[in-house]
Amino acid sequence: MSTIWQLLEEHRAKTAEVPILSLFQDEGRFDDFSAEQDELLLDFSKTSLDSTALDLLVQLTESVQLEEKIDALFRGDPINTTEGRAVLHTALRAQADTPILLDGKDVLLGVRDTLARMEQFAQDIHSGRITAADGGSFTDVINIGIGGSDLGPAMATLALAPYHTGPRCHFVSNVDGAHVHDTLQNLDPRRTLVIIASKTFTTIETMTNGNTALVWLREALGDKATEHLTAVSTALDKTTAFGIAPDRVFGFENWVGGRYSLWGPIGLPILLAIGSDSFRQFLQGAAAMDDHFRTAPMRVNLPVLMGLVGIWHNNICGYGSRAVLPYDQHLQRLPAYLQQLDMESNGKQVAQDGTPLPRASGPVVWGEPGTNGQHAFYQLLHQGTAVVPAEFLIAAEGHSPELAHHHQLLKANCLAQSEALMCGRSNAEATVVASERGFEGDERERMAAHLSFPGNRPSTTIAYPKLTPFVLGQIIALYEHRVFTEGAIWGLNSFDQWGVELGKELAVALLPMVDGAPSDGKDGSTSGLLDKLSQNTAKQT
Ligand SMILES: O=P(O)(O)OC[C@H]1O[C@H](O)[C@H](O)[C@@H](O)[C@@H]1O
Repeated sequence: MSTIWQLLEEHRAKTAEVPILSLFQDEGRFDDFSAEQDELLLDFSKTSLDSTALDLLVQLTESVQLEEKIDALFRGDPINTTEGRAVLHTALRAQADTPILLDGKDVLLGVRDTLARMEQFAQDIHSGRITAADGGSFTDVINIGIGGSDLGPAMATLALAPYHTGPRCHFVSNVDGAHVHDTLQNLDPRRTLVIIASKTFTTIETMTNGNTALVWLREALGDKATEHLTAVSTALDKTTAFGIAPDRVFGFENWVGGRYSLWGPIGLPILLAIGSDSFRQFLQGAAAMDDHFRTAPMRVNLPVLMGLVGIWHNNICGYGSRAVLPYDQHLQRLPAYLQQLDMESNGKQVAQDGTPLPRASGPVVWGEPGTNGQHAFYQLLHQGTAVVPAEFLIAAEGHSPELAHHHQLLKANCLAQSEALMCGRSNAEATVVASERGFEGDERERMAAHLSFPGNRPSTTIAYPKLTPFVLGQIIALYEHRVFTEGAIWGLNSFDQWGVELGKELAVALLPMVDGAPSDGKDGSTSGLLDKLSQNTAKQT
């Protein structure tokens, strides 16, 4: 164990009982334990981090050469070492013309060319230059994809609803036929454009849903069905084999990881929904965060600080999950998106060199928008036996001026929750509350135990003026680089996902057994369930 880890643990042991609230005796705490970048403020003053802990954590970044690792990321070094690839999603949003060389070629040339084609395509759909097969306009778009080819575009398209100028976008991901069925039944194939989005163009869910959508288009349009198809992929041979015209295919390179891909062609539904100007602002927001991540000193670097808070909570305090709580209905899919970004990136058990990790890696990430979550799981956040660091997001202003009173309530609730988590309610205060509610004697003591809150529960808050395309770009890039920071400190590869392979292989092997083939060699539970599920099918038919 390196000395810095030991020092952090010793410091935690000494300070674990110090109430977070007492740290505010230092009047400069809010300024010292918050940082800003353009439109974003990150407040981490409601955590147990003090300046000693923060100094040690900054030393940790030096000991793992975080700065060098950040440079290697942006330079395009093959840091995804199990797949032998560079990781260059940042090139998809780069604003400067400084070449980014990979194998001697500037990747920006291809990136800009594809972006221009995407923009032209979106403009042509908006203006009606590209029409549906019958000469009418496309009013609806279905994006068929899963994982990184669904969560990012679905989350961002929803997040930017106030900026929509284009066709309505729908997202189909699940192989459960209910998803494609329920989506198609409300749409008119003559007015619908289908995007098949898959980096590999082999993902079974996407190919199955894509084929179902093609049948649906063919029933209405016959041979002209393919005029309603578009593909986004790195596998251009496979999109051609599917029957999609090359001018309707938007390609990208394998140095863009699936869960980092919404900045390029996988973001086509976002671009179709919000148009070029807003999409460019979205990219600019992310690029601004990239510049900040590359250049800002660690002590004021937002993604680094968020990563360090994460390390402190996970490895030093032993909190094994974190809750993402956007007080922003437009960010309702952010927790699901972050589950893939964070857990698929850092849910690893070995270091880059294959040796077991010496300490916990990625925590469980979950969440729901506020205020909804307050009426569901916040009970556990406030009084449960597990401590879950909470990550709040809140805008100063909403998008409906006529409903400003809603937004004031939203802000008050967000601030009330982080305050309640930190301050709690002592037994003495709870006893007063119990008295006020008419309880006396032993009953008052018993009720006080139920009415008291331990407090001292940490949270961070990301505050921004308004959820604009630029701000959304900043927020997503902030989380991407936070994941990078944590992964770099743990020494793992944040860019592969071998853990999803086994289930896929077993599903392929199980399909014939689901269809009735003998389940020889399967464990007792699996064959028992196969048996039960086939009996249930038989009863219904
Ligand atoms: O875009 P695709 O190749 O269809 O992949 C879709 C998703 O499926 C895979 O199983 C991976 O776990 C994800 O990282 C990926 O985003």
